[in-house]
Amino acid sequence: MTAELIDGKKISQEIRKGLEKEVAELTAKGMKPGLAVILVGDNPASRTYVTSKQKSCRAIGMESVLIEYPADVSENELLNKIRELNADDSIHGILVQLPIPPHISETKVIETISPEKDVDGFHPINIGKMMTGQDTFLPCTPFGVMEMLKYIGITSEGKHAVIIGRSNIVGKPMGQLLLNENATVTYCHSKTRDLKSFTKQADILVAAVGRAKMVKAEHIKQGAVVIDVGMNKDENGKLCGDVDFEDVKDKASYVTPVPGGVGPMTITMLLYNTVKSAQNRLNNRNDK
Ligand SMILES: Nc1nc(=O)c2c([nH]1)NC[C@@H]1CN(c3ccc(C(=O)N[C@@H](CCC(=O)O)C(=O)O)cc3)C=[N+]21
Repeated sequence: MTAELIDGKKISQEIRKGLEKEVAELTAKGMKPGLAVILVGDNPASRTYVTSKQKSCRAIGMESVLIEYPADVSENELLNKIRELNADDSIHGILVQLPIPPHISETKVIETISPEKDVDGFHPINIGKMMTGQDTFLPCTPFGVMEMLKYIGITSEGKHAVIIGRSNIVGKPMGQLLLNENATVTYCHSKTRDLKSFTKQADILVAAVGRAKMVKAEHIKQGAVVIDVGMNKDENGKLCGDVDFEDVKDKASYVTPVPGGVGPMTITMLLYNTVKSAQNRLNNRNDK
């Protein structure tokens, strides 16, 4: 069997087309969706991602503001900027590009962003809502993965989903969203013994560890759906995922490529959340 590709670019395009219409409608009602991105320091990879987020916003008619600080900006200055953006009616989404320098508390930054503008879905209030199945902003990467599964018609109910990785922004919420869709979920991580014994049981395997090409054919079950969240550099400095694509492609039923898989979906769901935030704001205004 040769696996089918899950084309994140194509799925993204379709979703973004729908969003573009919503943006036009919101703009006509005086509620043009606006995203503020804060970049601290000059990590080249972060800059690339941020530029790509801005371009994607503008391509569908949204407003996008970039706020840059040198790496030695004080925590207070950053938090005050976030408070200012919380109060700014033209801004519906606030994203502080991670990682941030170690002298600034990531927890404080995330908790200072108003939950209504937390389009990353990282605020504890929004995480709590996600856990209890309430409507909220879902973290963009796992949300994008769920949309990819939906697009190819893969249901999660009763399936065994195995996640490799337990980060707060990808692994943990990924498992929660799959659980919300009635999958049986197993989390694996760096302390897991006999990783393969778990991954081989997966109907849906999500790799989110950050180790280049670590998932091989021997890790997966015949016909598994393999989702690659990794963004690594291979030995030649080329972008590659956590999955050894060439190795698994004849054993999996579906596999996501890197690039062109989960990455573009992450940005698409960020746009989605920002549009949703502007819509929420409009609804609140009309309720008053
Ligand atoms: N507050 C915050 N929110 C984030 O969502 C966030 C963050 N911080 N920090 C960094 C990570 C990383 N991330 C990516 C998004 C899209 C691609 C993406 O579009 N990748 C392209 C390739 C890009 C390339 O060629 O380098 C692809 O997979 O096809 C990658 C990585 C969002 N992140």
